[in-house]
Amino acid sequence: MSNSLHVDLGKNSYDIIIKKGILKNVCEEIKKVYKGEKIFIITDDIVSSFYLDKVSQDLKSGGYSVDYIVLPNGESTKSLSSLEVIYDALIDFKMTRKDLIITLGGGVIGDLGGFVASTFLRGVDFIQIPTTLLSQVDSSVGGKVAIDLAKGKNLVGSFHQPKLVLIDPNVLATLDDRTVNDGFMEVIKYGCIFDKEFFELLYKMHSREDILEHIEHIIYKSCDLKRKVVEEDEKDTGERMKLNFGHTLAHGIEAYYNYEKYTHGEAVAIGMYEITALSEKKGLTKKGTSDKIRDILVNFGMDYDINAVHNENILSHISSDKKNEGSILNVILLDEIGSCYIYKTNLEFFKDK
Ligand SMILES: NC(=O)c1ccc[n+]([C@@H]2O[C@H](COP(=O)([O-])OP(=O)(O)OC[C@H]3O[C@@H](n4cnc5c(N)ncnc54)[C@H](O)[C@@H]3O)[C@@H](O)[C@H]2O)c1
Ligand SMILES: O=C(O)C(=O)C[C@@H](O)[C@H](O)[C@H](O)COP(=O)(O)O
Ligand SMILES: [Zn+2]
Repeated sequence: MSNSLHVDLGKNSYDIIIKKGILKNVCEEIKKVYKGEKIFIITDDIVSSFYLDKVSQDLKSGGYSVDYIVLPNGESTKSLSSLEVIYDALIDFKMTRKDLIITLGGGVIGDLGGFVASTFLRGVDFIQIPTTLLSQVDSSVGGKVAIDLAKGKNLVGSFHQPKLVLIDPNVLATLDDRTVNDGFMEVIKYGCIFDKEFFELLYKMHSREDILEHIEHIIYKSCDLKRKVVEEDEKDTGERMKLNFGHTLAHGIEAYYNYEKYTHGEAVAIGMYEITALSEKKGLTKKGTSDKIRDILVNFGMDYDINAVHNENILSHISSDKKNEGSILNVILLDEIGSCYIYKTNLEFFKDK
């Protein structure tokens, strides 16, 4: 079974192809969108051990000249220091604006490699081959590319849409349970903000096996929900902010714990629960909504309440939230499961509990 979506962004439009086994055959799809000669693959040390040979051999047998860089896995690779290493390797490869970058990995590699593609030689094309659940349902779509600074998450970045997204659900077989569950948190986010029926389906899931049983539907539905909002607001000035539900706190949580204790999805889980519990208390969300979120997080062994809303160090990160407009905070709140809105407020929102 193969599913495709088209992200309609004028000259920045592209396809998302979701197909089990497509990793063995990426060259055929890439030939349709890239007519050049050289391809540079950016990946990490875990992903490369499973998939780099397959992808690079396939591309070489299709006639491309291929080189690659293998970076250490983990969030700390999404950094300024990685940029210089990659730019150097691209210069050694004699990369030109007509050549192509492929990001083969999770959200760290996609965000970092996408940022490299958006800046090197003032911009080259890139293709995303996401290999984690999180990157297949979220980060490979929409063109937000970035690196972290010690002072905060994704603080340097741009919008650079990929030319193609190739999703092979089979590669999730090699992910550990923690990383599958982590990605599932962004899936739950879509249900919370846009689709009650989807949330109810997810609510019945209790394990990795349940997720994998429905994997093609989960990926397709998530990418489709994201596609719609990205088409409406590519540059994140309005509707797209809704995809940031849970992230106002999550980015502070990740940075506060030095990107070590909680992964992105785990921090988003806490952020979604705590903001909803708070807004419920303030009468801004239907009663019982945070309980529903908590139930599903508990099923997947997530921490859901670390009192982030009372932690001044975590809250201090809110000043660099990209949804801010001067002193006005745009916080994403749920009316109820399946429906959300942008609430304009200020830091007092968190202080006045
Ligand atoms: N750009 C966006 O719209 C967007 C959206 C959501 C998240 N993000 C970003 O994505 C990042 C998190 O991405 P992630 O959760 O994919 O983390 P990740 O890229 O760090 O991957 C998690 C771990 O899984 C390993 N891995 C990847 N694919 C594998 C596979 N198929 N088999 C075995 N191991 C595999 C990696 O080596 C890594 O150790 C964060 O930096 C977050 O900010 C960006
Ligand atoms: O694509 C978006 O827009 C999102 O907000 C998706 C988020 O899941 C993702 O974590 C994103 O990287 C957050 O972006 P930021 O602008 O808050 O840094
Ligand atoms: Zn996210």
